[in-house]
Amino acid sequence: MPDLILLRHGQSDWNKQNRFTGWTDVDLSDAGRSEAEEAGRLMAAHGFYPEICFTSYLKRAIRTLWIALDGLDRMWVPVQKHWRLNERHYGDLQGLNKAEMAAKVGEEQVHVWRRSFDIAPPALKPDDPRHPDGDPKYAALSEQERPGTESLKDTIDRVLPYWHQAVAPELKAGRKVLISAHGNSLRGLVKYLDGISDADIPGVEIPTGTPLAYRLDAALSPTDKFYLSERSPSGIAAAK
Ligand SMILES: O=C(O)[C@H](O)COP(=O)(O)O
Repeated sequence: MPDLILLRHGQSDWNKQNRFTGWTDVDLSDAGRSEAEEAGRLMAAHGFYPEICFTSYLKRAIRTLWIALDGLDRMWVPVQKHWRLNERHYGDLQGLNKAEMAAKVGEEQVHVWRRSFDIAPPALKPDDPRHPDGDPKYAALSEQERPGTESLKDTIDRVLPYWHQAVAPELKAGRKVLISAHGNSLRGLVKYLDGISDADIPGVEIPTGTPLAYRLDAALSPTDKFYLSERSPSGIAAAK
């Protein structure tokens, strides 16, 4: 039985359109909703019933969590939302089509923006309507906390304090935890949990809507890791 499940949101409308999304608050596509339903079914089949859930401030992750929890008949489970679990901020690329950008600036440059560890895309100016400064979701954040762009390293630097402060204590208390978040905030967590090097993290991809399970020891080091879809449920699923 997993202790922790990391769930990247289901396909969003902008995933479908192949657009850089980042902190843009785009909803799930119909396929993304189906992926979230399947994620709930898989968790039930494996007997994984979360006792506390964490998600970002972005509706594609929140809705994925709602749909999965509905499938588990666990909509009552406590949910903590935090901006620190948001997708990596994609700066001035947000809204642009990834293939069109590759045709314009080259595949290599787009790969650097998407997968390099510490290179951030061009930053948004604070008066840009896409900048978090103008978004009420982020009104309580300090100016330094509201990014105009982020590298994966920047993303990890704001995700990990939340992991240590909010998530780790729940796992240490023995509670089953589900985190519904984003490709790059979850790549950051996976890098930390699995001790993946800066050089190797560009090769790590996390698919949408596919629950990634961890078993953890008392120090929260992984003892097992697998996608639920890749392993058949062992024994009888735990009673609801
Ligand atoms: O923000 C985005 O565009 C996606 O959620 C993640 O995109 P990536 O795979 O290009 O990092």
